[in-house]
Amino acid sequence: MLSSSQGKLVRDGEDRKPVICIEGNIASGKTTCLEYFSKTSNIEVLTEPVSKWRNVRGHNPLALMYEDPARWGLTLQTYIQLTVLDHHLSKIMAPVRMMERSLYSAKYIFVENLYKSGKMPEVDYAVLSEWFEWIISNISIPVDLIVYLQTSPQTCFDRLKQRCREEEKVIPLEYLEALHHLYENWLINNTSFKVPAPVLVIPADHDLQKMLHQYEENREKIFTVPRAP
Ligand SMILES: Nc1ncnc2c1ncn2[C@@H]1O[C@H](COP(=O)(O)OP(=O)(O)O)[C@@H](O)[C@H]1O
Ligand SMILES: Nc1ccn([C@H]2C[C@H](O)[C@@H](COP(=O)(O)O)O2)c(=O)n1
Repeated sequence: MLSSSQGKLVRDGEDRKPVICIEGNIASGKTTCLEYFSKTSNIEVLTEPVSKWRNVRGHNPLALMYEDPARWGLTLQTYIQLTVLDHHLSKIMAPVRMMERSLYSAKYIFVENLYKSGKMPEVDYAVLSEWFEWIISNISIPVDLIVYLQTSPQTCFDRLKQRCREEEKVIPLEYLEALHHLYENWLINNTSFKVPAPVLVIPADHDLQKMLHQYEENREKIFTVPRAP
């Protein structure tokens, strides 16, 4: 249930708890990172609902989008916007929530990339943008910290091949490069869109053992994040 506070809809219920979003390119290691922290007590982890994006009432909008982005980009991104909004608004069951990506990166990275690369018609981009603007103007979507797993596109390309998700076999390196530049301009160079929370950058090209070590080193910084007002 939503109620109104200071002109915005907010989720009813318990006190605001810290929300940490893990951001990064496709196959940068977000799920692996969340899996690691999920073993910590008092933390709730929400991974992206990719299984929903691969099966909505028997349809696979993720596969359709990769097959024909101009036709299906709007369909996929509309559904992603809905499912991610649902995550943001769901009741937080532990003292801290960590979640994979956010409503913000869905728009600022993926929708933007489809449009800028000429694969999304202007009218589809306009409709998604209107939806996004309405949501962030009218609903409180609190994020207290963004953890950015910073990788090279080549690392993601190698990991993507290793993960071997059927729909993603068609992804070329150039696609990951375009997403990388959008992420860097948003979270590092601050030259594109407003960043909704402080950013902690973790270099993420390293092997798994070194990554787990870095997660431990950053644990304190991550979990003592002050709540945004
Ligand atoms: N540091 C790492 N070194 C090598 N492979 C990794 C590392 N982190 C994750 N992987 C592997 O790379 C693939 C993508 O990782 P994943 O966590 O699913 O990425 P994301 O959730 O960001 O898409 C998986 O096969 C995973 O096992
Ligand atoms: N707004 C989004 C979010 C994700 N995707 C795609 C990219 C991947 O193929 C897949 C899952 O991403 P991952 O968690 O592996 O980084 O969903 C998209 O197209 N739009």
